[in-house]
Amino acid sequence: MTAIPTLELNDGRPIPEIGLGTYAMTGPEGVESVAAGIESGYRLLDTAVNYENEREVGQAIAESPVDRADLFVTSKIPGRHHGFDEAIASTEESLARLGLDYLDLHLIHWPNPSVGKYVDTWRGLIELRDRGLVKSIGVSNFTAEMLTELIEKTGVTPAVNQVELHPYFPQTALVEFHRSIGVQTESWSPLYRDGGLFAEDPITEAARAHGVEPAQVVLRWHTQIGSIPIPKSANPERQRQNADIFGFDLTPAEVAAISGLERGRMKDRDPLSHEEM
Ligand SMILES: NC(=O)C1=CN([C@@H]2O[C@H](COP(=O)(O)OP(=O)(O)OC[C@H]3O[C@@H](n4cnc5c(N)ncnc54)[C@H](OP(=O)(O)O)[C@@H]3O)[C@@H](O)[C@H]2O)C=CC1
Ligand SMILES: O=C(O)C(=O)[C@@H](O)[C@H](O)C(=O)CO
Repeated sequence: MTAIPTLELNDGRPIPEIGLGTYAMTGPEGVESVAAGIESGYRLLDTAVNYENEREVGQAIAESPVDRADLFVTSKIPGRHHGFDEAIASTEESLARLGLDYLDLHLIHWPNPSVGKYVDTWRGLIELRDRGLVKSIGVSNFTAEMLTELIEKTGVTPAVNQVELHPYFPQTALVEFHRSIGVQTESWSPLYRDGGLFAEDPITEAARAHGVEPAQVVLRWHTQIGSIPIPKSANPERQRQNADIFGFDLTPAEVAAISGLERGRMKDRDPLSHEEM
């Protein structure tokens, strides 16, 4: 397998170009799946308070032969912890569950605009970065307008915006906006949760042309459009396959054909109306 390269965030820190999603990896099997992911070469691990698996992720890290300093651990502040003080308390609790003294990246999980506290929460993240408890700070499910508001009100640009992104919902305008202001895009549900994407012609044709699996084509597409995918797999063989995407390049025509599959979100999770606590 080719090693996973890194990109540079707007705060100068490196971030791996692909990470391991951990949604639904819980219990002893969850620990095993995360451990297998680290063994397969993943260094970026994506968890969240709401996945209820920060302890499992922390246990896999503690038992891993890989140095903590070589890992890139992301977690997320849930909606019920929005607010300046609440964000700080939430992060201290995440660190305790993970058994870590810092997070590499911490995100506001959903903006929950009707609550009206994402700017205060962002100020909490800035404070956490100043205190060294979080190295890089970012957001998830934010619109261009919400990003602009954070920057105008605090002067601090998020390092990352993690959003729903896959060939059915390529978010071309948002990715371009991120690029123009120095925000790194991350793709959640990058494989559309194995919901039929792998049988699409532009994907099967590119897989045949490059001698790789459809999932590898999809993940390489993410990196070539400038986004970091965080595929979830609990299966060691698929974990290895998903990370092994840097030994081939899609042609510009293949990238365009895959982006042409656009049809919309997986479910109705428009962050202007969908809120999670
Ligand atoms: N910020 C946010 O609001 C959100 C963040 N996320 C993050 O993004 C991560 C990834 O998204 P997720 O929703 O889990 O969905 P993904 O698009 O990563 O798909 C995961 C599904 O695809 C299957 N799969 C993985 N690899 C392959 C493969 N090579 N071939 C066939 N099937 C495969 C997995 O099964 P198996 O495990 O059996 O391999 C699983 O069923 C999450 O785990 C979470 O960390 C997700 C949703 C929202
Ligand atoms: O996985 C995440 O990070 C989420 O935010 C999920 O709750 C996601 O929105 C979902 O799967 C809801 O059904």
